[in-house]
Amino acid sequence: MKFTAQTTGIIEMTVPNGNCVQPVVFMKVCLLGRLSYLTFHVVGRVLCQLEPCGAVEVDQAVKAAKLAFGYWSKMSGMERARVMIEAAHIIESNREEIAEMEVVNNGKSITEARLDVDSARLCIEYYAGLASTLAGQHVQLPGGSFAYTRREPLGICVGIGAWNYPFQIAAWKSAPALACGNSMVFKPSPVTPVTAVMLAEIYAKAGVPEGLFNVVQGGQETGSLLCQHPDVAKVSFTGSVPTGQKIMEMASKGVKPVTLELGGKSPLLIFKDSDLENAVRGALMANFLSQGQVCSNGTRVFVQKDIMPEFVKEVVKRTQAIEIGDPLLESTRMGALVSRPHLDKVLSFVDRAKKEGATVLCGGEPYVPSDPKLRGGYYMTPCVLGNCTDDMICVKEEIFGPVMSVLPFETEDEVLQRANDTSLGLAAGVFTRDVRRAHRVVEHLKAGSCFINNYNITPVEVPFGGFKMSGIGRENGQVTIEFYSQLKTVFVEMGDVDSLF
Ligand SMILES: NC(=O)c1ccc[n+]([C@@H]2O[C@H](COP(=O)([O-])OP(=O)(O)OC[C@H]3O[C@@H](n4cnc5c(N)ncnc54)[C@H](O)[C@@H]3O)[C@@H](O)[C@H]2O)c1
Ligand SMILES: C[N+](C)(C)CCCC=O
Repeated sequence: MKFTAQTTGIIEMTVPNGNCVQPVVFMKVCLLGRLSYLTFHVVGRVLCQLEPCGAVEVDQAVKAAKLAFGYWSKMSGMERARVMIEAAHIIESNREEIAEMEVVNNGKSITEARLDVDSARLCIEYYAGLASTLAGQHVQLPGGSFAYTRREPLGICVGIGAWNYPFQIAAWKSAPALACGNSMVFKPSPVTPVTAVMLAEIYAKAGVPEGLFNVVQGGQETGSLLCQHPDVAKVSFTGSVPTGQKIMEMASKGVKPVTLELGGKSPLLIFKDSDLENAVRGALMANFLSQGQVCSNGTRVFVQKDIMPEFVKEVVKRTQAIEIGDPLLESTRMGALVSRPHLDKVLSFVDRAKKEGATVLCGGEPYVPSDPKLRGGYYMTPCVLGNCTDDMICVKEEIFGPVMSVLPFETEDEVLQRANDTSLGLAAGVFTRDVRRAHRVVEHLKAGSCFINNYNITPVEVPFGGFKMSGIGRENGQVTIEFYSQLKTVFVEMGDVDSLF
């Protein structure tokens, strides 16, 4: 199977055999299949049709992962690290090809897709570095007896991904899982099925045992089959809150641990003493990456009243200057949204905001690029909404599109109370020059990932994840090792058994 992205934006896909099932990658590609899954967001055309994996394929993938786990879990951390580093090298040398395919897969700009590929590579490198450091503890007990702990893998882990960062999510889940000695069956979103398969091919080429990282294609039925499979030890999920709740429920039947990376409606607090230039840049980073389809986006931008006019003027000017269009072009900063229904949903949020009294300061319209080949794509102009109040739908619900709501505030106490008034708690940000205020505010913000004087940066060395309904567990950082391994305690008696009987 070969996908070719051409710079013209036209995609040619060749599948040598109509229905190709590879031994490691359980990806069924059928040009005349039952489900139309893969759409080229840039031009709005269906690229190919994929058949979802059913119980048979899911079972095949789990069996392959079980076999591979037998080999992989017995290798030393150093040996696993060597293979993972090789995978990272392969990603590095194929950066452009993977990034171009991510553009086709998702619709985001090539500039951002490259950064996603880098983040995936760095994550694999980081966990390769940690693989050889996994160790237990030795505890001295009375009479020369002792105990030790072993950090062991969980077994077969399932990864289920969302469509906004397809390659990066597959790497963020598989890297810590593999470093700890687990195997993984990964299901990408049916909307963006391609680049997880590339990652599987890269791991295979790097030398992981056959079946260590498998990709199964499909939607919620395939996902449910994975979560309910008795041989699966853990589920790591990225996606919406309602699906996360279902996954937790399914996993609870087998008392399986879950990692849940869910949605957000994050606040960004801009105080009057901020460096305005940086605050404006931060607000754009908090809202318009990946066409606004980012879980951690700071979509509720609270601005201290005194600086509201200048902030709004500058933010609108910069938003209007964002270049929209062919995401394969170097100059493009905003590509296409992921699907027609999603674009319609985002636009309907803007309509409802207008009806509720918000003012559209810019954008919020469908965008038709001048290039005729892009006319069917799912583009819109990035939007800034003014005159917003906390009770509006656009301020309360996750829009998952390029729509920023700007809200005025007066005092620190007031804005903290309003910022925390949500059932979600993925991220939050504060812009101020007052270092004491910055740390005081962050201490009170109820969110898992907080930013001071920046927004939406996620170095792989630091944990990422949510408070409240935004999730459970963390991705990235050292702590994630704990979410992909378990401790075994071994007691060693050096004397006689002191029996009570
Ligand atoms: N916190 C994070 O790190 C993070 C990152 C990216 C996206 N997200 C969130 O993801 C959402 C957008 O992504 P989406 O639309 O793909 O989410 P979604 O919940 O619709 O789907 C996510 C994945 O779950 C699968 N799925 C759906 N129903 C399932 C079921 N019953 N059992 C098992 N699997 C099932 C889907 O096929 C897909 O692979 C947003 O809410 C966004 O905030 C969170
Ligand atoms: C790398 N970003 C932009 C912070 C995205 C993290 C994943 C959430 O959607």
